[in-house]
Amino acid sequence: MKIAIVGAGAMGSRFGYMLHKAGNDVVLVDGWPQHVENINQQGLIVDDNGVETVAKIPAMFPEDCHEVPELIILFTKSMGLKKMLQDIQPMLGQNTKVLCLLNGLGHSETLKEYVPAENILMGVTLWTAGLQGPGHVVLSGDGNIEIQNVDPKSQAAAKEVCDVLTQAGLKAQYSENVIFSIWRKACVNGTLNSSCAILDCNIKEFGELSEAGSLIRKIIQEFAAISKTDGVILDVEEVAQGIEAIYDPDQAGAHYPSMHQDLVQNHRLTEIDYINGYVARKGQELGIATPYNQLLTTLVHAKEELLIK
Ligand SMILES: NC(=O)C1=CN([C@@H]2O[C@H](COP(=O)(O)OP(=O)(O)OC[C@H]3O[C@@H](n4cnc5c(N)ncnc54)[C@H](OP(=O)(O)O)[C@@H]3O)[C@@H](O)[C@H]2O)C=CC1
Ligand SMILES: CC(C)(CO)C(=O)C(=O)O
Repeated sequence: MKIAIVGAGAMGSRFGYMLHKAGNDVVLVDGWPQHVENINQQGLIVDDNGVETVAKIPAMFPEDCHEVPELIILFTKSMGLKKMLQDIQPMLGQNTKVLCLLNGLGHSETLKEYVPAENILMGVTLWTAGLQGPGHVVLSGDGNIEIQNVDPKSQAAAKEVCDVLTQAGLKAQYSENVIFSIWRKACVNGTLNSSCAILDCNIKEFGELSEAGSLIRKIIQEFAAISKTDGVILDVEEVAQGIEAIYDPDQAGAHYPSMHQDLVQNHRLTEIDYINGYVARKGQELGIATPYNQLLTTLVHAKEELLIK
């Protein structure tokens, strides 16, 4: 399949590499000059669970990419999604499917402004990745993907995309209720990403804290109160136990969540306003108390102020 990975940072590089290795025609589209230059000059360097390989995948800036792929996989950061969708308009053919796998809440509304509903596929992933530097991605652990079409007419297309991803080892499943999955994944990020970024630890270290169990349940309760107003019923205990299962280093335990990578490792702005900040904002609008999410949002913004000069 002809696939453009749009936003080819850590996760985009993982997906691009695995899809390229499986024989798909992949291009990496990104706005970071040093990253694009390194990939084109030396190839994408991949540390694949301790084994280093080099993948020769073309990389381009959004404004230079005019070919129309069959599938676009979006992996920008939440803050960059709108601008990227504006920049890639020439790549959107009549039948180009656009799959959004970003963490966070509210993205399908943004996509609908730029992509016809019948071409939008929404999803979530538990794969992880990190960048060692521009053009150098580090892969570890296991993962999976859930995908669903926004328009009921496009179910066959969503299932075809699941097959292509699964053939590349990315373990994609068709979801009958992706909005539920997006909320459930937002709970993973709302507990682990902000906490690990504030505490400067990885997922396993966080899970070993004596207060971890009680803290994640308090945060999830607030997510559940807001998701209910969106028609999504979350079982707090089920979600909490799902999060506790990924403390295992064979799952995501050794991983520093993407918010830790952004803030602590790279001194970059975070996606907090699309995760805990989204819940805190909706809580304020709807008159629902969300003190834990409000505090986490405030602390992450405070740490942004301290670390980003
Ligand atoms: N990393 C992970 O393990 C996981 C991440 N996710 C989600 O996937 C999405 C993409 O995340 P992720 O791949 O981690 O994002 P990255 O930060 O690795 O890449 C996103 C974009 O940020 C820019 N960028 C990244 N690092 C630098 C840098 N040092 N200097 C300049 N620009 C940089 C690049 O584009 P540009 O310059 O154009 O902004 C890049 O495309 C997010 O929504 C994230 O929450 C989901 C599951 C796991
Ligand atoms: C791996 C995981 C689930 C950690 O919260 C993630 O989505 C991230 O790093 O952003």
